[in-house]
Amino acid sequence: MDQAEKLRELVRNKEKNVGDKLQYKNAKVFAITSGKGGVGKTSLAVNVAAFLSKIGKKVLIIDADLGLSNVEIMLGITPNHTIRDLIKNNKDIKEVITKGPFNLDFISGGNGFLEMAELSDVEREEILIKLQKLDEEYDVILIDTGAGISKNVISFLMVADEIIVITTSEPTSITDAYSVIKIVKDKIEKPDLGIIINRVKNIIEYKKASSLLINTSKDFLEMNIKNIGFIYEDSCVRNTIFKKTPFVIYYPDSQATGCIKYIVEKLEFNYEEKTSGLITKFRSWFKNVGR
Ligand SMILES: Nc1ncnc2c1ncn2[C@@H]1O[C@H](COP(=O)(O)OP(=O)(O)OP(=O)(O)O)[C@@H](O)[C@H]1O
Repeated sequence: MDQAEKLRELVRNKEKNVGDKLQYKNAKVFAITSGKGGVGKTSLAVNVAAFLSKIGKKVLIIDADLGLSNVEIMLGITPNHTIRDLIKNNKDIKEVITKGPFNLDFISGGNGFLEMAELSDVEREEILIKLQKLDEEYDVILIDTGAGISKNVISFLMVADEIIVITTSEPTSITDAYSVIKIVKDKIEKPDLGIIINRVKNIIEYKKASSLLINTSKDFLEMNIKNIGFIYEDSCVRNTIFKKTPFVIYYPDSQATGCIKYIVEKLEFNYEEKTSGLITKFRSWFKNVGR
């Protein structure tokens, strides 16, 4: 079965226990998702991408928040094409890549098109199959999904090697993150899942949020969820929009940049040897955090 056929089967199959995960030969594919909107998915994607690019990796960001794309705003560039052109104008995937600043490539999800939020299964499948062509071109592909749960979001999660759920320390943001995790568990066989808590004011708040996340459900501890880290509440993050530059580049010594560096290490991207033993699963993490 070739890659496209395997992907078709995977995407069509909505039930657990059937699809094995798509294996990429080259690129490591991360999908960044959340329960609530506005919790920091795009800030994370753009800055992790910029950090990886700075250390010499070939990185692509896919803005899969279809119809509400923000990556171009953070990078201060107008894309010539968007994901919409893949399906509405039958463009090839390579034609819709925008060469951004800081050696970053991205694909815009387009802005202001309701039809992008209402794609048919066939259109969605077409996008995912076309994305396969990029496997050889990049070391890392970061997919910035929309918030919440929709068919669009689930499709992109299905083709990721690892799913990163980002939440703030707000209780409702945490319970929504947990709902997303539950749905992912339901739809995807043995997903690789990691959590990031964003906009943390101090370590005490981080520990409280972690405990709440773990206490949200008894079966949480049974899940193999990686604690990837946290990001401080930091005005540098907001300034990304005004400076049109990722904060890891504009503010290399900021607290938030330190957090991104740590997160990149935890993502194990070509850091396997350096970080082996560092990866914390929630179970052991919880012991340290305490109830
Ligand atoms: N750690 C942080 N400190 C300060 N501000 C932050 C932090 N993280 C995100 N923000 C701010 O929160 C807002 C939303 O962030 P962002 O656009 O990255 O979220 P999102 O999850 O991608 O949103 P959407 O769901 O709308 O796509 C932005 O103004 C951003 O600057």
